[in-house]
Amino acid sequence: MDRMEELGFRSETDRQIFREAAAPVELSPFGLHSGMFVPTLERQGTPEQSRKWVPLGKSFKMIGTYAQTELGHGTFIRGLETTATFDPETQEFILDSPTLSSIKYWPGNVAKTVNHCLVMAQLYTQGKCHGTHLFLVQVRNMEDHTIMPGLEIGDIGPKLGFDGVDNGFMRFNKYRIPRMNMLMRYAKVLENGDYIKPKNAKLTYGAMVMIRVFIVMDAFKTLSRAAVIAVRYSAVRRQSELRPGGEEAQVMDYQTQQYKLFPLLATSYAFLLAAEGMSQIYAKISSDIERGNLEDMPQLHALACGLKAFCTWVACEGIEVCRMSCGGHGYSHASGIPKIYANIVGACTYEGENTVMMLQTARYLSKCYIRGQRGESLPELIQYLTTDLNVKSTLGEDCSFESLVAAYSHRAARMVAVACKLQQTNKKKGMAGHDAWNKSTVPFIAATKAHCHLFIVRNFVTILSQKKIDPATHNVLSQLCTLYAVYGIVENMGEFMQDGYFNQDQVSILNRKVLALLEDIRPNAVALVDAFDYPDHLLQSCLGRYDGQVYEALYEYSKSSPLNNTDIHSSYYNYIRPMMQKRSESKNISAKL
Ligand SMILES: CCCCCCCCCC/C=C\C/C=C/C(=O)SCCNC(=O)CCNC(=O)[C@H](O)C(C)(C)COP(=O)(O)OP(=O)(O)OC[C@H]1O[C@@H](n2cnc3c(N)ncnc32)[C@H](O)[C@@H]1OP(=O)(O)O
Ligand SMILES: Cc1cc2nc3c(=O)[nH]c(=O)nc-3n(C[C@H](O)[C@H](O)[C@H](O)COP(=O)(O)OP(=O)(O)OC[C@H]3O[C@@H](n4cnc5c(N)ncnc54)[C@H](O)[C@@H]3O)c2cc1C
Repeated sequence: MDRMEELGFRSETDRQIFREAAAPVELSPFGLHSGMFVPTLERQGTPEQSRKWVPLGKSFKMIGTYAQTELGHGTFIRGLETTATFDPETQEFILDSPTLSSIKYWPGNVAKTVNHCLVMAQLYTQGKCHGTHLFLVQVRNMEDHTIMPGLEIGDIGPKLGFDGVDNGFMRFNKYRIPRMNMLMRYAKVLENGDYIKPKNAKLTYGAMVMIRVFIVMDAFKTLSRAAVIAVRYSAVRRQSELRPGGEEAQVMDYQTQQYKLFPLLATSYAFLLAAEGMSQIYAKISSDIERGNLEDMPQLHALACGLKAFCTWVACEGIEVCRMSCGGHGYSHASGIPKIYANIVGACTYEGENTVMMLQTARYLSKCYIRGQRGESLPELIQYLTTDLNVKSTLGEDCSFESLVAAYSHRAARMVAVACKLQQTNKKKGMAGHDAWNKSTVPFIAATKAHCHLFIVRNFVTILSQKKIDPATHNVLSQLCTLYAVYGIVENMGEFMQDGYFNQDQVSILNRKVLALLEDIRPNAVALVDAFDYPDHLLQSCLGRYDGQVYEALYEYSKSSPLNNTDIHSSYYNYIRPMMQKRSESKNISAKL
């Protein structure tokens, strides 16, 4: 903290980048404190509550996390069972875990690190339930860090990754907190127990929207780091003869290796720009919301859900491709890639399980489609839904940005229409609304992925057409943008061709273009990963070192393995030697027989 003050880091983004650089391999045990707990106090507390608690949080006098998920519920927030019952006699809320399934389970850093939590609980006052609300709860003694009486707290045990985060469980037994510990910016409970409801019940969910926006940037960071490691290693690694009798080739010169890695390099750039675009949209709409203008809240929620799900799914798949493209050494922790994967793959689940998040976006698209069919105006990002689906592609050899964006718009508009028509057909067959929805959710997921893909392609093209970039850089970035878009079409050709949007010649053009772009990008591939400027300390990779001294680094890494601390391991004396002695004795016995 003091070091960040000395360095003058004021913005939370800069502080987060510094924290990651300081602790690159394991996630910080304070990530949730800084990324979720403090910002939620700022955004969901009254001005008085913020003035009181935010300085304590920012100075780490109070260390907190966000405790919402329970053993029995994570996705379905309205189904959470923890209760907060107002007691007007004592002006307190009584927090309780009434059932086994109501035990808070998963909250990060709750096991051993934090002394406070923001707890999501069902609010009861005057005998009535008003739904889930957030409460600031002290969970450990500020003097000796012991667990407060009335609480049971512990660690949930080993996980796939996230080893730097002590995810825990927490059980309340009639635990009392002051009335003023309910975050009351939007909803209130008065001294007499009267409940003042918020303008929109989902304002309480604002912290999740904010983190989903951050996670889009995390998807970029993790995929780009894996791409840096894999591309640099592919430049160093020589294997097999490309030309019979010639020297062993750089594996980066195999077309298959380029087809694995260069689209992921292009995706990394696309996701960086998408994360920046998403952050700008979030900043604008969240400030409108804080001023009481909730008009664009559904659009923000839908975009944040969709991009969080789309980008984490693609990033995790891409990181695995990067790992496998490094052969055996990719499977070693020496590569740094397994840790990258293990720490980000949870993002497909936390802050909203990806399928559920995609369905939130799908629900929004379904409503917009109906509005579009009625001729109502639509937000700019959704206006493509009224695209004339009878139009065919004008794509030519140049694969222009305009023709590519038109293709993605057509694909998304067509797929949303297909899903919506299935939903409407289900209703006409007499299905209840929720069944008609559920029986069309598979095509809605596909349509929503197409919607997110369009956002990312269009955003990339827009930035290249608007930003002043020197010609040489613009040329290389245009190659990456074209590769990202053309590769996405080639890999999903069925969705683009289903209604004959492309003709056979155009399909051939696209298949030729994606291979030609690999050759165009090959000379700049290493420079394009170096441009991310990740220091070796951050990558923690023997394969992705800037100096390319891979084998020296692997040898040193291996020698440092703890198993090498002794020549003969104790397992020889405890198990191997007794087993061998027993075998030889039994052999002597059989020989005598
Ligand atoms: C620079 C600093 C960087 C710091 C980075 C730090 C990063 C730290 C790393 C984080 C790592 C781990 C932390 C993890 C934390 C967690 O996981 S916290 C728990 C997260 N849990 C969830 O996300 C639960 C997901 N479930 C939900 O969001 C909702 O329950 C769901 C939306 C799925 C459904 O809710 P329902 O109440 O059933 O709502 P529904 O009927 O579907 O919709 C009703 C209506 O409400 C609208 N809606 C729903 N949610 C929101 C929202 N958040 N905002 C706005 N509107 C919302 C929905 O669209 C519907 O609207 P409609 O008009 O009726 O269609
Ligand atoms: C690494 C990690 C860190 C976490 N940190 C925190 C934390 O700090 N604080 C916190 O409160 N929580 C935390 N969580 C919990 C996390 O928020 C939940 O796990 C997440 O919200 C998913 O909810 P769930 O576990 O109930 O999954 P479920 O919703 O039970 O998912 C199971 C399956 O059901 C499907 N499903 C569920 N609902 C629907 C639906 N309506 N339609 C279609 N399919 C559906 C899902 O798609 C999924 O395939 C963390 C989780 C992880 C993995």
